[in-house]
Formats: sequence, C-alpha cells, structure tokens
Amino acid sequence: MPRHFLTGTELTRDELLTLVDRAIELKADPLGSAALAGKSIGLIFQKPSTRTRLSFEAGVFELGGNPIILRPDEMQLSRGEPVRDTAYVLSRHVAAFGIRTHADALVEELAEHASVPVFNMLTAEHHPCQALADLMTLKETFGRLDGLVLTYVGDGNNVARSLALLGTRAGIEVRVAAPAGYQLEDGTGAQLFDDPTAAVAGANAVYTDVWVSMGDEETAAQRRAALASYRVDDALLDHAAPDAIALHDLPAHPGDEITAEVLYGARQRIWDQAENRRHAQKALLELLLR
Ligand SMILES: NC(=O)NCCC[C@H](N)C(=O)O
Repeated sequence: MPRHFLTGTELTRDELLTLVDRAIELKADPLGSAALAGKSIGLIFQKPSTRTRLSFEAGVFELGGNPIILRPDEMQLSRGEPVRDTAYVLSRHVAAFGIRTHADALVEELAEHASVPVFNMLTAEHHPCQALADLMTLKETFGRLDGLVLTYVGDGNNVARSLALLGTRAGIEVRVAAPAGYQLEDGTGAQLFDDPTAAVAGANAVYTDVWVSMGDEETAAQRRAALASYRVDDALLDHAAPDAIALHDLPAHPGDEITAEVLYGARQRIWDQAENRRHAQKALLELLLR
C-alpha cells in the first residue's frame, strides 16, 4: 500500500517531528537531496494556486524530479473520465501525485485506486501541507514545538482544521477563536473560544486566514459581517506573549482578517512561512517515497 497524505493524520507524531527537522535541514541545503532523481510528480490544480504551485514545482525540481502541472481543462477527468481510471493512469507515469480540489471525497477516491502516494494540496476541509510549513516556522522561531500555544483567530476553515489536527499531534496547545457558525467541530484537538482576546492571552503565535475561502464566495458578505471583530491587529497581538509572532498562510486581505501593520510589521513571520512551504513539502515527498 502506498503512503498517502490526505489529512496529515496519517503521520505518527515521531514522523511529523522528524519531518519538521528534516525540512529545516533541507532549507539550509536546498540541493542536498536527489530523492526524486528520474521521477515525475503530478500536481493537479482544480482551484487557483500561487504558493502551493510555486513551492511544489520548485521543490520537486530541487529534489532532482520533474513536476507535471495538470489543469482541469487539460484533463479528461473534466470530461467525465472516471476518477478510478485517472488514478490508474497517473500511477503508471508518476511516482506520486497531489491534488487541490473542492471535495475531500475526490481525493479519497483517487487514493483508494492509486498505487503511488497521493497528497492533498488543499480541499474544502483540509490543508495539511500548509500545516507542515506552519510547524516548521514555529520550530525555526522558538527552537521547540512541545508546549507552545498557538491561537488561530477567524474562520474555522481547512487551514484551521489542519493546524488543529497536526499542531496538537506535535505537542502544541492549539486554540481557535471563531464566532458561532464558523467554529471548528469538536474532535480536532483544539480548544474552542468565542472571544479572541481570551484565546490570544499568553499565546506564542497568533494565526489567521482569509474569511472567504475558495468555494465560499457566495456567502462573502455574511462572512465579513460575522467575522468583523476577529481581525488580527496590533492591539490583539498585545495580549499574546511578549515575543509572540503573527502567522498567515496567505493570500492576505489587509483590512479584513489582518491589518497591514501586522502583515508587514516586526512580529510577523508570514513571508518565512510562505517560503517554508517548499522545504516542508520536500521533506514530505522524501517521506512518502522512502
Ligand atoms: N497558502 C495557501 O495555500 N492558501 C490557500 C487559501 C486557503 C483558504 N482557506 C482557501 O481554502 O481558499
């Protein structure tokens, strides 16, 4: 059975912590691994992508491999080719493949039929590759993960869920502050808050994401109204630990979920976080293809 990475919870705690350390090593020596020499990696994008495409395409290249970008309008999948057949054919050509799409069920069906590893590059419910880069950024900043407090403020979405699942697995206390109707479900390991100020108290990191995710466009106005008091600004950050950092997976919307002062300010590690996607995903590909 190939190893898949659909929610991230396929990794044991030890594997996750080792992956984060390996990502930091690869950042120091970007061409230090030829794990993908002679191999191609399929990257299917059924939603827009900036960071995920850049980081996977450049990362596969750095590992000596060949990234193949697949867009829906270029694939027979969008003309009715069965998911099962798509998984069979991809498995005959590439060493692993990732997909960014809406439904988690599609990724699960691909994985069920693939004979190579399948990885989730963002679905409606999960964004585990982002969480790997987030953990790496925290480890890089604080030198540890165990016992850190990370507060996510805003929409309880795919990014929040993956952060909760993988952050708690890595020993982090994850808190999520969201209004009713936008909160994560129970069972992710996160502590759920209504009040952002209470949730941020003493936190080592304060994290936010877009209020209107891809696929949520129809409810944009009601989301902005419901989340208006969940903006990450300097006043909110002042309730966190004195050396707290601000994180955002991007794209940012200054004036909505984050202020420009925080996004470009002294406490952010957001641009390192964006870079770390590449290093963390290279460590993931090494692990999946080991
Ligand atoms: N860094 C990223 O990959 N960002 C993608 C956007 C995440 C957002 N929650 C969305 O699903 O649209």
